[in-house]
Amino acid sequence: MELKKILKELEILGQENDASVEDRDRKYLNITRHTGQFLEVLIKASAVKRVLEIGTSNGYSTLWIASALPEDGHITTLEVSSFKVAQAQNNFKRAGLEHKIALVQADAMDFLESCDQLFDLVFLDADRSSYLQLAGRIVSLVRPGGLLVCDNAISHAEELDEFFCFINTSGEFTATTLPVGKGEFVACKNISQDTA
Ligand SMILES: C[S@@+](CC[C@H](N)C(=O)[O-])C[C@H]1O[C@@H](n2cnc3c(N)ncnc32)[C@H](O)[C@@H]1O
Repeated sequence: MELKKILKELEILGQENDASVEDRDRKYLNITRHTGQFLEVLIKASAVKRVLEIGTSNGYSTLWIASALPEDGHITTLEVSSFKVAQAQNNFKRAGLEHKIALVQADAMDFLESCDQLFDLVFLDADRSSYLQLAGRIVSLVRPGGLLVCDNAISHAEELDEFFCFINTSGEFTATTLPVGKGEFVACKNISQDTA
Protein backbone atom coordinates (compact mmCIF):
# COMPACT_ATOMS: atom_id res chain seq x y z
CA MET A 1 0.00 0.00 0.00
CA GLU A 2 1.19 3.51 -0.77
CA LEU A 3 3.00 5.21 2.14
CA LYS A 4 0.89 8.38 1.97
CA LYS A 5 -2.32 6.36 2.34
CA ILE A 6 -0.92 4.40 5.30
CA LEU A 7 0.17 7.59 7.07
CA LYS A 8 -3.28 9.13 6.55
CA GLU A 9 -4.97 5.93 7.75
CA LEU A 10 -2.80 5.86 10.89
CA GLU A 11 -3.56 9.52 11.63
CA ILE A 12 -7.31 8.82 11.59
CA LEU A 13 -6.86 5.60 13.59
CA GLY A 14 -4.69 7.39 16.16
CA GLN A 15 -7.20 10.20 16.68
CA GLU A 16 -10.21 7.88 16.93
CA ASN A 17 -8.44 5.29 19.11
CA ASP A 18 -6.85 7.76 21.52
CA ALA A 19 -10.14 9.62 21.96
CA SER A 20 -12.10 6.45 22.79
CA VAL A 21 -9.64 4.23 24.69
CA GLU A 22 -9.20 4.78 28.44
CA ASP A 23 -6.12 2.61 29.03
CA ARG A 24 -3.04 4.76 28.33
CA ASP A 25 -1.04 1.68 27.29
CA ARG A 26 -3.53 1.14 24.45
CA LYS A 27 -3.28 4.71 23.15
CA TYR A 28 -0.98 5.28 20.16
CA LEU A 29 0.13 8.82 21.13
CA ASN A 30 1.61 9.43 17.69
CA ILE A 31 3.65 12.48 16.71
CA THR A 32 1.80 15.06 14.62
CA ARG A 33 2.02 15.19 10.82
CA HIS A 34 4.03 18.43 11.14
CA THR A 35 6.56 16.64 13.34
CA GLY A 36 6.78 13.86 10.76
CA GLN A 37 7.46 16.45 8.06
CA PHE A 38 10.01 18.18 10.29
CA LEU A 39 11.88 14.88 10.87
CA GLU A 40 11.77 14.20 7.13
CA VAL A 41 13.40 17.55 6.31
CA LEU A 42 15.96 17.21 9.12
CA ILE A 43 17.01 13.72 7.96
CA LYS A 44 17.34 14.75 4.32
CA ALA A 45 19.14 18.05 5.03
CA SER A 46 21.59 16.47 7.47
CA ALA A 47 22.28 13.35 5.39
CA VAL A 48 21.27 11.20 8.35
CA LYS A 49 21.79 7.46 7.79
CA ARG A 50 21.61 5.74 11.17
CA VAL A 51 18.70 6.47 13.51
CA LEU A 52 17.70 5.22 16.95
CA GLU A 53 14.08 5.81 17.91
CA ILE A 54 12.93 5.22 21.48
CA GLY A 55 9.15 4.70 21.48
CA THR A 56 7.73 3.05 18.33
CA SER A 57 4.04 2.69 19.24
CA ASN A 58 2.31 1.43 16.07
CA GLY A 59 5.12 2.78 13.88
CA TYR A 60 3.69 6.08 12.63
CA SER A 61 6.83 8.14 13.39
CA THR A 62 9.08 5.26 12.28
CA LEU A 63 7.43 5.34 8.84
CA TRP A 64 8.19 9.07 8.48
CA ILE A 65 11.80 8.49 9.47
CA ALA A 66 12.40 5.32 7.41
CA SER A 67 10.89 6.84 4.28
CA ALA A 68 13.15 9.90 4.58
CA LEU A 69 16.31 7.81 4.92
CA PRO A 70 18.42 6.95 1.86
CA GLU A 71 18.30 3.34 0.60
CA ASP A 72 21.38 2.46 2.68
CA GLY A 73 19.94 4.18 5.76
CA HIS A 74 18.65 2.28 8.77
CA ILE A 75 16.50 2.85 11.84
CA THR A 76 16.48 0.82 15.04
CA THR A 77 13.26 1.45 16.93
CA LEU A 78 12.48 0.33 20.49
CA GLU A 79 9.06 -0.60 21.85
CA VAL A 80 8.28 -2.41 25.08
CA SER A 81 4.61 -3.30 24.37
CA SER A 82 4.02 -6.54 22.44
CA PHE A 83 0.56 -5.24 21.45
CA LYS A 84 2.15 -2.28 19.64
CA VAL A 85 5.13 -4.22 18.26
CA ALA A 86 2.79 -6.52 16.32
CA GLN A 87 0.93 -3.55 14.80
CA ALA A 88 4.12 -1.67 13.96
CA GLN A 89 5.63 -4.71 12.24
CA ASN A 90 2.49 -5.07 10.13
CA ASN A 91 2.57 -1.36 9.18
CA PHE A 92 6.25 -1.56 8.16
CA LYS A 93 5.48 -4.55 5.95
CA ARG A 94 2.48 -2.85 4.34
CA ALA A 95 4.60 0.23 3.56
CA GLY A 96 7.40 -1.91 2.08
CA LEU A 97 9.92 -0.33 4.46
CA GLU A 98 10.83 -3.39 6.57
CA HIS A 99 14.30 -3.59 5.03
CA LYS A 100 15.28 -0.25 6.60
CA ILE A 101 13.81 -0.96 10.04
CA ALA A 102 14.94 -3.09 12.98
CA LEU A 103 12.07 -3.21 15.46
CA VAL A 104 13.35 -4.30 18.86
CA GLN A 105 10.92 -5.29 21.58
CA ALA A 106 12.83 -4.17 24.65
CA ASP A 107 12.87 -1.75 27.51
CA ALA A 108 14.94 1.24 26.46
CA MET A 109 17.21 1.00 29.51
CA ASP A 110 18.13 -2.65 28.79
CA PHE A 111 18.83 -1.88 25.14
CA LEU A 112 20.83 1.29 25.80
CA GLU A 113 23.02 -0.42 28.40
CA SER A 114 24.25 -2.95 25.87
CA CYS A 115 24.28 -0.78 22.73
CA ASP A 116 27.72 0.26 21.49
CA GLN A 117 26.78 1.85 18.13
CA LEU A 118 26.76 5.56 17.39
CA PHE A 119 23.75 7.17 15.70
CA ASP A 120 23.38 10.21 13.45
CA LEU A 121 19.97 10.88 15.01
CA VAL A 122 18.32 9.73 18.24
CA PHE A 123 14.57 10.42 18.37
CA LEU A 124 13.10 10.24 21.84
CA ASP A 125 9.35 9.71 22.25
CA ALA A 126 8.69 7.24 25.09
CA ASP A 127 8.12 7.33 28.84
CA ARG A 128 9.18 10.87 29.80
CA SER A 129 9.72 10.00 33.47
CA SER A 130 12.64 7.73 32.47
CA TYR A 131 14.54 10.22 30.27
CA LEU A 132 16.72 11.62 33.04
CA GLN A 133 17.79 8.11 34.01
CA LEU A 134 18.57 7.35 30.35
CA ALA A 135 20.24 10.69 29.67
CA GLY A 136 23.87 9.62 30.13
CA ARG A 137 23.49 6.68 27.76
CA ILE A 138 21.54 8.72 25.20
CA VAL A 139 24.22 11.40 25.14
CA SER A 140 26.94 8.82 24.51
CA LEU A 141 25.07 7.20 21.58
CA VAL A 142 24.81 10.39 19.49
CA ARG A 143 27.85 10.77 17.25
CA PRO A 144 29.71 14.11 17.28
CA GLY A 145 27.81 16.33 14.84
CA GLY A 146 24.73 14.13 15.28
CA LEU A 147 21.27 15.09 16.51
CA LEU A 148 19.03 14.39 19.45
CA VAL A 149 15.34 15.22 18.95
CA CYS A 150 12.80 14.93 21.74
CA ASP A 151 9.03 15.18 21.22
CA ASN A 152 6.59 16.89 23.65
CA ALA A 153 9.09 19.64 24.48
CA ILE A 154 6.31 22.24 24.74
CA SER A 155 3.27 20.11 25.60
CA HIS A 156 5.13 18.59 28.60
CA ALA A 157 7.82 21.22 29.17
CA GLU A 158 7.71 21.01 32.96
CA GLU A 159 8.09 17.23 33.02
CA LEU A 160 11.07 17.47 30.68
CA ASP A 161 12.75 20.43 32.31
CA GLU A 162 15.39 18.43 34.25
CA PHE A 163 16.23 16.30 31.23
CA PHE A 164 16.69 19.35 28.98
CA CYS A 165 18.73 20.99 31.71
CA PHE A 166 21.01 17.92 31.79
CA ILE A 167 21.56 18.15 28.02
CA ASN A 168 21.99 21.93 28.02
CA THR A 169 24.51 21.94 30.86
CA SER A 170 26.47 18.91 29.61
CA GLY A 171 28.47 21.27 27.38
CA GLU A 172 28.18 18.63 24.66
CA PHE A 173 25.20 19.99 22.73
CA THR A 174 23.89 23.13 21.06
CA ALA A 175 20.12 23.00 21.49
CA THR A 176 16.84 24.80 20.88
CA THR A 177 13.11 24.10 21.15
CA LEU A 178 10.96 24.57 18.07
CA PRO A 179 7.19 25.20 18.02
CA VAL A 180 6.49 22.26 15.71
CA GLY A 181 3.79 19.74 16.64
CA LYS A 182 3.88 19.19 20.41
CA GLY A 183 7.23 21.03 20.57
CA GLU A 184 10.52 19.57 19.38
CA PHE A 185 13.72 19.87 21.42
CA VAL A 186 16.55 19.66 18.88
CA ALA A 187 20.14 19.28 20.05
CA CYS A 188 23.24 18.96 17.91
CA LYS A 189 26.25 17.24 19.51
CA ASN A 190 29.24 19.54 19.29
CA ILE A 191 32.30 18.43 17.36
CA SER A 192 35.31 19.10 19.57
CA GLN A 193 38.10 21.24 18.09
CA ASP A 194 40.53 18.30 18.54
CA THR A 195 38.58 15.99 16.23
CA ALA A 196 37.17 18.56 13.78
C1 LIG B 1 4.37 8.46 22.61
S1 LIG B 1 4.36 6.77 22.19
C2 LIG B 1 5.39 6.72 20.76
C3 LIG B 1 4.70 7.26 19.54
C4 LIG B 1 5.49 7.05 18.26
N1 LIG B 1 6.81 7.65 18.33
C5 LIG B 1 4.74 7.63 17.11
O1 LIG B 1 4.77 8.87 16.96
O2 LIG B 1 4.11 6.88 16.37
C6 LIG B 1 5.45 6.12 23.40
C7 LIG B 1 5.73 4.63 23.25
O3 LIG B 1 6.89 4.31 24.03
C8 LIG B 1 6.72 3.04 24.59
N2 LIG B 1 7.60 2.99 25.76
C9 LIG B 1 7.41 3.61 26.95
N3 LIG B 1 8.45 3.37 27.76
C10 LIG B 1 9.31 2.59 27.08
C11 LIG B 1 10.57 2.02 27.38
N4 LIG B 1 11.13 2.21 28.59
N5 LIG B 1 11.20 1.27 26.46
C12 LIG B 1 10.62 1.09 25.23
N6 LIG B 1 9.42 1.61 24.88
C13 LIG B 1 8.78 2.35 25.78
C14 LIG B 1 5.23 2.96 24.92
O4 LIG B 1 4.79 1.63 24.99
C15 LIG B 1 4.61 3.75 23.77
O5 LIG B 1 4.17 2.89 22.75
